[in-house]
Amino acid sequence: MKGVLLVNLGSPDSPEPKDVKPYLDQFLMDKYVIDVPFLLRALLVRGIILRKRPEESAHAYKKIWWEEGSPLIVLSQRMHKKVQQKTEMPVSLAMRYGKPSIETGLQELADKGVTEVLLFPLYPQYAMASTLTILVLAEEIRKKKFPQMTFTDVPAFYNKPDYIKVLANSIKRSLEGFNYDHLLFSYHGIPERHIRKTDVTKSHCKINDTCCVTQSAAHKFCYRHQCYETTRLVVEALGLPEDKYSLTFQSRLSGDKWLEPYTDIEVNKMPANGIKNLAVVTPAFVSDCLETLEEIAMRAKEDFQENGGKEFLAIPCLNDSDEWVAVVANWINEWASAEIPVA
Ligand SMILES: C=CC1=C(C)c2cc3[nH]c(cc4nc(cc5[nH]c(cc1n2)c(C)c5CCC(=O)O)C(CCC(=O)O)=C4C)c(C)c3C=C
Ligand SMILES: [Fe+2]
Ligand SMILES: [Fe+2]
Repeated sequence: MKGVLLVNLGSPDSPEPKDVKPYLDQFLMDKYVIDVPFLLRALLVRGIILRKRPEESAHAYKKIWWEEGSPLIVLSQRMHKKVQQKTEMPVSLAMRYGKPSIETGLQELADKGVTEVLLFPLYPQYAMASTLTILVLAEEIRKKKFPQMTFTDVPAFYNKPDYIKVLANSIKRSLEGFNYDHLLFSYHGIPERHIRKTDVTKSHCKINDTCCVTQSAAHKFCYRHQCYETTRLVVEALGLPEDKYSLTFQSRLSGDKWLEPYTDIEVNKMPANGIKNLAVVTPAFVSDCLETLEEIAMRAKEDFQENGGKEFLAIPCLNDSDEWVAVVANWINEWASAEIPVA
């Protein structure tokens, strides 16, 4: 029997430092996130980052936490429930870090007799720190605990026409009645090194003005190219002029060189460059989370206004909107009936 495992990033159990610390430990000790040898990673994460960050992150989580729990988890659960209503197959929800784990999700499916699993990372753009780490961990668990199962992976959907249509429609609806000067596409950042590591050609990704817009086999796994493409396609769908939008990368951790330009730095400069009313969309996330609700809707807004900006609109993610749920359910049902991968 066929079934589906939707997988998102995950959140701590609560916004208290005692729960944020183990969550950050699991997250940052992932070799696909902080991709240095184990001893160096342990020194960096456990010796340096985890000394102060759990307190700071807990403070940020407290600002966005809902009565029902973490927004990312609650919104993923709502979306999961609606998707389940639109398909006959069992659909489970899991998180890469925290709960419910991927193992729990696979066990749920196994208990219902599922042997063919559609593994669905809930990330529009491919990155080793998001998509790949899910696929690798799921495969490890499958081999150890569920050898009878087979997996089909849902590839990054950054350019799929139905996804672009839903995203463009949702932006359009949010912008109604908002007299904006500029629309900023802010994507979660990653270290530049990750782009080079996932370059299958080992020579294409120069991280310059041309590589991501020059045809290459590298693009199947190039996060930067995929962010550019999502933006280009949405801009085309909305008919936005060149001077009305830009693309930046947010949420960097100190240390490495991360993808540029940086959201916070660009947002701070905008009011001086005549942008008084700003809308921000965050298409690397399908569910609102700490990075959209605190970093963008609170901190970026505050910084923008302190630097002379006026109106600031944080556009919600697709979350559990009916249009988005219909697209996800449709991809799942196509896979169920077609006998071929959805790629
Ligand atoms: C688009 C998907 C994501 C990628 C790629 C990604 C890379 C990445 N993230 C960190 C470090 C942190 N990210 C944190 C939160 C966070 N990250 C994503 C998504 C991607 N991360 C989401 C959806 C969230 C929000 C989770 C939530 O509970 O709402 C955090 C935790 C919060 C904090 O302390 O800031 C960290 C840390 C790295 C290092 C990285 C790539 C190398
Ligand atoms: Fe992150
Ligand atoms: Fe590239």
